[in-house]
Amino acid sequence: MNASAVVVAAGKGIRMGHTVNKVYLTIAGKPVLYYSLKAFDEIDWIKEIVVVVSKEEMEYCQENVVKKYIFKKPIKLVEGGSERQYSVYNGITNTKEDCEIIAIHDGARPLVEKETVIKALKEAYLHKAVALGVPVKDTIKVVDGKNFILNTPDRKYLWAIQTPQVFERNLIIKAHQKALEDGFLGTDDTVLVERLGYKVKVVEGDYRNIKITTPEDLIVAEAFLKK
Ligand SMILES: Nc1ccn([C@@H]2O[C@H](COP(=O)(O)OP(=O)(O)OP(=O)(O)O)[C@@H](O)[C@H]2O)c(=O)n1
Ligand SMILES: C[C@](O)(CO)[C@H](O)COP(=O)(O)O
Repeated sequence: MNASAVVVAAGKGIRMGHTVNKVYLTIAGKPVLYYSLKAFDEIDWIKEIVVVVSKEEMEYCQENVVKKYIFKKPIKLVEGGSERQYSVYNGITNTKEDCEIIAIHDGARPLVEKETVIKALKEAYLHKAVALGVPVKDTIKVVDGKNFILNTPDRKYLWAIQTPQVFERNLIIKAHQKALEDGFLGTDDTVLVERLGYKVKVVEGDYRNIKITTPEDLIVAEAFLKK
């Protein structure tokens, strides 16, 4: 398999409330982004890693992540956009044209494991579009604008979606271009493929693959890493 990884790290980390972008905060002495790249770096099928960073942080990332740690794969830094979706688009269009499969991952998900990524890559080869996810543990309610419950979806059909999300290269580029044309902004990449009428397979991931979003997530991530 000839695959590329696109890791998006160009956010602002506003919910973290820190002056430094959360992907450069450290867990057990190393930046969050280092861990998010590591699983991909260890997989033979992945031939390159494209990291999407903000223009202002390009040099910082190069010095403090790419050069500082040893990666086996070529790492290319490209500029991000004002929304995650635009950052992803810049990443996927900067992958090598001969790659068949692209794995898109949040730089803010440092606990993803190599075996889980391999499982997603294999499924993407079969189904063209997959997302990692885990069954939700809570009961989910749909509420109105005043917080009154409208309905309670059956939990057995509800999954919390994570990254990586893995796609055939041509399909995900087409899906992003269509979303751009339509002015559609989604909160993940599979929704753009769903809009094209394709079936997306959810592959069971791991509850530990959390997204570092608010300060307590760093404590949880460090505890998982120490295990
Ligand atoms: N314009 C953006 C926004 C987000 N991301 C990346 O997308 C991932 C998931 O986004 P999120 O957790 O929302 O990160 P931030 O946008 O940084 O966080 P916040 O919404 O709290 O500002 C992160 O790795 C983030 O760096 C990105 O590359 N470009
Ligand atoms: C793509 C994603 O990680 C799926 O869970 C998530 O939607 C991105 O996070 P955001 O907070 O919506 O940017």
